[in-house]
Amino acid sequence: MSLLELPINIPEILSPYLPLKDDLVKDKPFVTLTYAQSIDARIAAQKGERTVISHEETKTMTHYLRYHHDGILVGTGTVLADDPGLNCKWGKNCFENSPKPIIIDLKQKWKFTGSKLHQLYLNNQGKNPIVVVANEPINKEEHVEYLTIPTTNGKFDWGLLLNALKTNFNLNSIMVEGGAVVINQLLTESHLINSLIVTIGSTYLGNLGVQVSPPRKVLLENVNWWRGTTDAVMCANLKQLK
Ligand SMILES: NC(=O)C1=CN([C@@H]2O[C@H](COP(=O)(O)OP(=O)(O)OC[C@H]3O[C@@H](n4cnc5c(N)ncnc54)[C@H](O)[C@@H]3O)[C@@H](O)[C@H]2O)C=CC1
Ligand SMILES: Nc1nc(O)c(N)c(N[C@@H]2O[C@H](COP(=O)(O)O)[C@@H](O)[C@H]2O)n1
Repeated sequence: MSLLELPINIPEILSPYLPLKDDLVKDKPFVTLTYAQSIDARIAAQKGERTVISHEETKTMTHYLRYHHDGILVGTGTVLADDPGLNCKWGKNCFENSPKPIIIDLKQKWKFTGSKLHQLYLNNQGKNPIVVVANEPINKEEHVEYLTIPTTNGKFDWGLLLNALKTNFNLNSIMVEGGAVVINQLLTESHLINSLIVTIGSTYLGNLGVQVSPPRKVLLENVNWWRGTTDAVMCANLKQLK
């Protein structure tokens, strides 16, 4: 399905929150946290359920953001629930400008073969993924690039991962789309996050929904809002802890 036109004032609102050429010289990628939530801070109606929250015009904004980033990162929960495309359908040479999918799948639960990502890659409409794993896989899937990350008690260091994505794969900007486990962790790593762009849909999803709520208070600064037909978009920076 084709996208709606990008609302005319979106580029101007988003511009201070997008990666710049200067970021090329830093030792970590520019990282944008971005997702769509209901008024009650749910990103899905229940665990494992793909849920439409955004209006079509803010969906176009998501593809505009994809156009401006080198990589797009999601957790296993998201790929298993949504079977997402993660490609870019907005802009000139959009498929070539699609971000590189990065899947956090430490225990290798997800299969590229047969997925929507696979189909898009075979049709030259999206890139092949990097799968982040805890151990070198015994059976490697064709066209998948693996990044093995050291873990302690099943956890890894986000700074180390981002640095490896920049150094090993030349990804200078990464948008993180979800899901809740990934977002809740990264909201508390303010030193790693450059921008936060949240779409708020005019709906409640209820208390069975998958919630974005970090384990502690997170302060925002340089806040700006865009208002659309049914959604609002909040752009901000995370206040750095002293
Ligand atoms: N509305 C929106 O914008 C979005 C909604 N979603 C929704 O979110 C739901 C999925 O969210 P979640 O279940 O929270 O899954 P998730 O996508 O955050 O993945 C969580 C899993 O990723 C792995 N993982 C992530 N960080 C890790 C770490 N630091 N160490 C070890 N393993 C780690 C673990 O296996 C963990 O269980 C789906 O229903 C999906 O539809 C997902 C993305 C965006
Ligand atoms: N912007 C936005 N609005 C919603 O309502 C959503 N549910 C999501 N979900 C994210 O988009 C991914 C699906 O991408 P494709 O359209 O398949 O390329 C999904 O996995 C979530 O990351 N986003």
